[in-house]
Amino acid sequence: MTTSAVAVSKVSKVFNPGTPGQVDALVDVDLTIAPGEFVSLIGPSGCGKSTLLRLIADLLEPSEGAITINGKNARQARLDQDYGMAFQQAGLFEWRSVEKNIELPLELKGWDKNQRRERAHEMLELVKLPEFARHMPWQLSGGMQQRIAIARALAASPSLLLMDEPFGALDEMTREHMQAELLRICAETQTTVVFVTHSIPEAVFLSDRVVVMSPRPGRITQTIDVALGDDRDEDTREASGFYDKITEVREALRGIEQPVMGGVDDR
Ligand SMILES: Nc1ncnc2c1ncn2[C@@H]1O[C@H](COP(=O)(O)OP(=O)(O)OP(=O)(O)O)[C@@H](O)[C@H]1O
Repeated sequence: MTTSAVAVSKVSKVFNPGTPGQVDALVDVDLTIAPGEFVSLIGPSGCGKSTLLRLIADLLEPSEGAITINGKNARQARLDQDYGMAFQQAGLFEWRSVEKNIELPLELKGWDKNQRRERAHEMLELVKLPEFARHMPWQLSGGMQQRIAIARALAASPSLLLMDEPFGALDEMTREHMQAELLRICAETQTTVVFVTHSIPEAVFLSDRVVVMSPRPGRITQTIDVALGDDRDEDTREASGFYDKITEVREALRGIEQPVMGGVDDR
């Protein structure tokens, strides 16, 4: 039997337990992700998407339940740097050149200088920005910075990539381009991805499975298999199968109580 890439078992998360500020952020969440699978988490603001991602990354501890990454507990997986992370803000270090940003996780792993440089250049080829190695982050557009952040997240060849709205700050055209790039990179590297988004079309375009969550308390209400095929391209966005899946996800989200501020959009 193949070990799952991520196994979340009966996980609950309560913030500030026993105080007036108690928040039942997640209740009884079960989620198993196979190696190489691309899974998106979608749901209204406050339903616990980021909390679930942070629990998987061992940035938070579950109140109940257990999480394993490649069969290890989440703490060990973090120590072993089994995953890379990318967020809405690219989060590059302004005082480090592009190549030095990409080298950072390799430095932490103790790679020597030549190996690091060689790997950084391979990653720059992968994200199609080889000529920008010596540039500083502020000399790059938002989309280019985001590609560098993905290159950095993937530099140490983690088998798992955790992404929290990584394209949320990008314009629509750049965003669609980045989605296609991410799919290409993940296919080439066989990376498993857990991806948080507010966008239904983004979730449908990228994912093998879309996990729909509801707030108060946060739980998984439905999981939708997408399977648009490995040959997805820009034409896929105009195919009827794409619209059918968007409708399916939208209907799964319908009936979930929407907070006044924020929520899921159709972008
Ligand atoms: N450190 C914390 N302390 C207290 N409450 C928290 C903390 N982090 C998150 N929460 C609460 O937990 C709930 C889930 O938050 P979370 O950020 O996971 O939601 P989300 O689905 O990612 O939301 P959004 O889509 O708006 O980013 C919210 O009610 C939030 O206020």
